[in-house]
Amino acid sequence: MSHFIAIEGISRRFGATAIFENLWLAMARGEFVCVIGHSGCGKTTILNILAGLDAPSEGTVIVDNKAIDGPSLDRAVIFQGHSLLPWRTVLGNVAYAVSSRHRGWSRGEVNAHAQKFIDLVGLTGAEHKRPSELSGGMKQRVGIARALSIEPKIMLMDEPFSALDALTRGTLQDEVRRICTDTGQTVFMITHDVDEAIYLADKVVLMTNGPGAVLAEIVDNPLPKARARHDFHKHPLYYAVRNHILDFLVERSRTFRAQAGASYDPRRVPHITPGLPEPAPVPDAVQHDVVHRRAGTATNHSS
Ligand SMILES: Nc1ncnc2c1ncn2[C@@H]1O[C@H](COP(=O)(O)OP(=O)(O)OP(=O)(O)O)[C@@H](O)[C@H]1O
Repeated sequence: MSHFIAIEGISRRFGATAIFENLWLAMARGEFVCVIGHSGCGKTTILNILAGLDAPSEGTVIVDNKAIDGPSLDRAVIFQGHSLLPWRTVLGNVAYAVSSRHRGWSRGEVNAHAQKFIDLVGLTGAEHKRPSELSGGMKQRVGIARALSIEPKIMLMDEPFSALDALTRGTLQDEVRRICTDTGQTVFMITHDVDEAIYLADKVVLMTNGPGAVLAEIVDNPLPKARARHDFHKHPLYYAVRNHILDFLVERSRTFRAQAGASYDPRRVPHITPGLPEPAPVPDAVQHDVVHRRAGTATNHSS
């Protein structure tokens, strides 16, 4: 089965130090994946490789059946800082991105398209303001509108909400979730916020500590796709998922490699659904494919 995004055996070394090694990860089109791991394990480096801004020391990344060999408008990046052009208005910033995507469009066509995405992120009325006149949350909305306006195949987000106050963060999470769900956007997002990951992600990828970081587990989020901020924490499996991720961050991100030992296969990272009851006994023939874990059930898949 071919995947929309296939990270195939990538490593990244700086000098003699391997930040991470032999990472394999597959993502389906329309999937929202969050990556969690301690500072320095290489999350931003992976995102930069997906963006085409950095290259792996080994391995390759395939997107839509094509190996990444540099930046592309098919992959939009939203950083923590908004990096807007300060001399341009909101409309000017978004229109600049639109015109780089659609070089043949008239100014009217470009502005109409840009306006659609300004409206989508709730900035109607602020089109003619410059970045210095905007709050942090509004600037981040412009960054999101700009990224969405080029209609990328993938959105890459590096802690996009971490610099915002809690209220603005919640509102923007809601909007990004709504937009990505409605448009079937494929998203790869880095976060340090466990609740944010559980609220937004279909899958949460857990990375061990660097250097020499690896992908330890993929947590399949058991919460329904149609979840709401006000009650997602009341889902019966919410605490199992949350505790599993926290337990990983506190303890297992450090010890995982030594404990997993030779049984760790980077090409078959275990999928975990914390809190699900133990499965029925598995016939011997497929027993090797199933791993039982304390916090739930882990099944080895290649995706
Ligand atoms: N250009 C570079 N030259 C040397 N070392 C680098 C370079 N870029 C990143 N590193 C190192 O690689 C490691 C991983 O960095 P990276 O920013 O990818 O981690 P991260 O998991 O995103 O961290 P954080 O959560 O703090 O953002 C760090 O130790 C960093 O110092």
